[in-house]
Amino acid sequence: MTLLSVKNLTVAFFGRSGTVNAIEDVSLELEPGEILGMVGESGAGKSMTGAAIIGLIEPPGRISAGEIRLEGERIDNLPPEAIRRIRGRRIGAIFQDPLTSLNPVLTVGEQLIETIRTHLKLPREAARARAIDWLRRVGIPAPEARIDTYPHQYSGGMRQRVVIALALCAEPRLVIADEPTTALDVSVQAQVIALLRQLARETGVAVILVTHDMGVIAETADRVAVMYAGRIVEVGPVAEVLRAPRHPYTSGLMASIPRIGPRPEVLPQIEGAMPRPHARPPGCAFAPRCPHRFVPCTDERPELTGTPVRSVACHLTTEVPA
Ligand SMILES: Nc1ncnc2c1ncn2[C@@H]1O[C@H](COP(=O)(O)OP(=O)(O)OP(=O)(O)O)[C@@H](O)[C@H]1O
Repeated sequence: MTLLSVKNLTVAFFGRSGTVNAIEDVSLELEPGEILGMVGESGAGKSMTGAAIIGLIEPPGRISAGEIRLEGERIDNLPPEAIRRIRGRRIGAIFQDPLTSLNPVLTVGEQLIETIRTHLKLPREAARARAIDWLRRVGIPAPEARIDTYPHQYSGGMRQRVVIALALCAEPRLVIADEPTTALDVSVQAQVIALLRQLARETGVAVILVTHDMGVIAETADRVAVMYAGRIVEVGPVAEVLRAPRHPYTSGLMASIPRIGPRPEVLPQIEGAMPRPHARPPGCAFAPRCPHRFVPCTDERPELTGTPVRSVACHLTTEVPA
């Protein structure tokens, strides 16, 4: 069974100066154990999509259209208590800054043990043994001793490993990892990403990996969803999208990945800027920046067409330019 199904999801913010849609008409599917990368520039709607799935949209924002199903069950319209139970137990979260996920006044062990006991109903001793085991799995040295220390006694990279243990210890089916390595030193980023990928494979958890770094997606994800101005513009298996991107925005993103070569390259840039939510044009939001735009692009919004595995929202793929 499809693990996660998001259909036509719109998140709106209601303000004094009107309503803006942070994300619009977002649809995606995720199979058990799959790693889906979500990429796009700042403000594209990646975090908002993740937050909606995990039930973290708060007023003045709300889900104004669409639905989210986890293992077939609707989770977008549940009461707060029910969504809190799902969070942690069935969907884990890893955010950019480990300090927002960890409580500074509790030891790492207390936090892991509490999560394990709450969600898996294990007695204290068994929960402690499991917590030590998780610290070992995420690469914390001497976990029997470190379990009784506080988050501030860990380095940034080690703290993010603890956050990964915390997200996985209740054995969720899905983890939302939102820029999990952005706050870390470059030297430890690759290690933390490699750990996440390894644990995802070992535990069979599915992951939505939100990042603006196409290089991280290329190394980690099975499929990639490219977002632009609140919408998904292309979805596909990573190797395929890297080799043959079909949306001109994706092509621009791919061209911006630095490559290791004998000579430093000048990175091709996509000219212009992504429109703000209140200033999106009526047709394709990428049209003003698109080198290939033709007649329908400025007035008609292209629909995402294809299959849940491979699809694209671009008139070029459905109509031949005159
Ligand atoms: N409280 C809010 N009120 C109104 N609009 C908001 C609010 N929070 C976010 N938005 C809008 O929602 C859109 C999506 O933001 P989101 O944070 O999901 O983007 P992102 O792709 O994750 O970017 P980043 O990489 O910078 O985190 C943005 O256009 C942003 O301006």
